Amino acid sequence: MDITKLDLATVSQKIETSANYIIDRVLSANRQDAEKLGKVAAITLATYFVTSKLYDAFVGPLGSIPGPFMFKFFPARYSWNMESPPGSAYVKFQAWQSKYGDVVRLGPNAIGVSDKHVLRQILFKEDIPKGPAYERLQRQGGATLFSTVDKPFHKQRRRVISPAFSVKYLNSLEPYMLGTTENFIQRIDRDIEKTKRDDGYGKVDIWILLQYLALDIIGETAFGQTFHMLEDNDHIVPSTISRNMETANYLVTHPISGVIKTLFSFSDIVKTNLKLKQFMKNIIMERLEGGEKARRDDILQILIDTQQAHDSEDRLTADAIAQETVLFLIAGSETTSNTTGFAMINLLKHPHVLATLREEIDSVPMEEGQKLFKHEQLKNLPYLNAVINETMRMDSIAVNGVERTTDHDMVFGGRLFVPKGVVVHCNIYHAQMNPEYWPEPNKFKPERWLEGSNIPADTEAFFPFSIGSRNCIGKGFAQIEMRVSIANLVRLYDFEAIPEEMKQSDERRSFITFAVKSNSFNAYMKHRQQH
Ligand code: HEM
Repeated sequence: MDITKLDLATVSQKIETSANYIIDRVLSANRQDAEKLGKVAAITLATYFVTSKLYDAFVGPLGSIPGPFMFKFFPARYSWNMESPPGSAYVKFQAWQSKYGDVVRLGPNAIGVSDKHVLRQILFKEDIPKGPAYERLQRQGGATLFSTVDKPFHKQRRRVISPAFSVKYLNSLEPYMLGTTENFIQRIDRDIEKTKRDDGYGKVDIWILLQYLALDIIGETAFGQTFHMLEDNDHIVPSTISRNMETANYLVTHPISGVIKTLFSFSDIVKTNLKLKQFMKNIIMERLEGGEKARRDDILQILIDTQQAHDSEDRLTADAIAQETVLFLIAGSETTSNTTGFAMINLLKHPHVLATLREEIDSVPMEEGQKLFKHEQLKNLPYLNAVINETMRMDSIAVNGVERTTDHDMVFGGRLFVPKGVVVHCNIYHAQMNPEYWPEPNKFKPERWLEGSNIPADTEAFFPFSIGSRNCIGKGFAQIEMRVSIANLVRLYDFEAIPEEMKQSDERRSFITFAVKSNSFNAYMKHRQQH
C-alpha cells in the first residue's frame, strides 16, 4: 500500500471538503448579510422618505399653511379634476383661496397667494423668476420673451424687443389699426345687412368679429401683412396656432394631460411649427432681400433691424424673429379681443353704463369728414377708461394667475418664511375680486375708477397686465386697440341684447386666456341715425 498516495488523496479530499465548507459558510453568511443589509437599507430609505414627506407636510416651513389635506402630499396641478370640465382650473384656484385665506397650500412644494402686498413683493419688489409651468410651455418651440425663466436671457430679449412697443412707435402703428378698424365696421355692416329686420337691426357675432379684428391688426403690425380674417374668416396662421392653444393650456395647468395631449398631437405640432416657421421665414427673407423698398413701419421691421445691431448678442436670428412674432399673435390677439368683448357684454348688461359712456363719447368733436376716432381723442376719456378698467378687474384675462419660483429664501409680508425653490401661484384675479379691497366686488361699477368716487378703486390690488420685469409688453398696444374699437362701436351703433346670448355669456372658460365658453356673443345692432 502506498501510504503517501493514500495520504495525499485523503488530504486533497479533506482540503476540498473544507474548502467547500468554507465557501458555503462564507457565501451563506454573505447572502444573509447582504439580505440583512438590503432590508436595513430599504427600511432606512423608506423611513427617510416617509419622515421627510411627513416633515414637509406638517412640520417644515410650509407645514402650517392651510389648504386641502391631500395637497400636503400631492401637487394641486396633478389632481384628477383640475381641468374637469376643461378650462375650469381657475374656478378651483378661486375656491381654495376663498376657503383657506390669502396664502394657501397647493402642493408639497407649492403655495397660492392673493394678498396684494405679498403679490407686489413677489412680482415687483423682489421680482422672482417665472415658474415651471413656463418651462413646460417651451416644449412647444423653445424659449420666448414670454416663456423663458432665465432672467439674463429675458433681460436681453426684452431690451431688444422693447422699441417695437414704445409710445412713439405705437403711434406710428395707428394707421394700420385705423385701417383695420374700418374693415371691421364694413364687416359689421355686411353682417347686419344679411339678417336685417324691418326696424334696421341685424344680428352680429360681436365676439368673433372682435377676434378677427385683433388678428388682422397683429397680422398687419407684427407679421407684416393682414390675415384678411375680416374678409375671409380663416387663414393658415391663426387657425394652425389656435389648434395648439388647448395643448399649451394643459401643459400649464395640468402637466399630465399636457404631456399626453402633446404626445398625441406631436406630429401635428411639428407640422404646424414647420409651416409657421416657413411662412415667417418667407416674409422675413422678402424684407431682407427687398432692401429699402421693402421696409415698412411695423413691429416686424424693428425685429428685423436688430440684425444690424452693433452687439452680436442683440441680433435676433430668423428663427427667433419667427418665434417672437408667433408669440405676439398668441399673446396679442385673444387677450385684447376678449377684454373688448367682455366690455361690450358688460355694456349690454348695464344699459345705464352704456348711456353714460355714449354721452361722453358723443361729446368728443369730430373733424369734417372724419369717419373714425383717433386714439389721441380717446386716451384721456375718464369714463371710457373706467369701463375698460372695471372690465379688466372682473373679467381678467389672467384668471388662472401667474406662476413664480422663489430663487432665494424669502419672508412673505414680513410674517411667513418661504424657502428657496417653492412654486408660488400668484392669484391676481382673487386679489381683484377681494371684498376687503373692492366693496361689492361682484358688481360692475365703473364709477370706482372716477376721481372723487366714494368707493375708490384700490389700484394696489389691480394687476391686469401683471407688474415687475415680466409685465405685459403689449399693454400700450392693447389699450389703443380697446379704446379705439369700443369708442367707435358705441358711437356708430345702437345695440339690442338677445336674452339667450346674455345668459350664455355667463358661462366662461380659461384656456390660457379667459373667454366666454361658446367663443361667440351675438347682439342685434343697427347704425345710429345721428351719425
Ligand atoms: C387686454 C390685453 C392684454 C392683457 C390683459 C395682457 C395681460 C398680460 C399679462 C397678465 C402678462 C404677464 C403674464 C405672466 O406673467 O405669465 C402678459 C405678458 C405678456 N404680454 Fe400681454 N396682455 C394683453 C395684450 C397683449 C398684447 C396686445 C401683446 C402684444 C402685441 C402682448 C404681449 C405680451 C408678452 C410678449 C408678454 C410677456 C412679457 C415678458 O415676459 O417680458 N400682450 N400680458
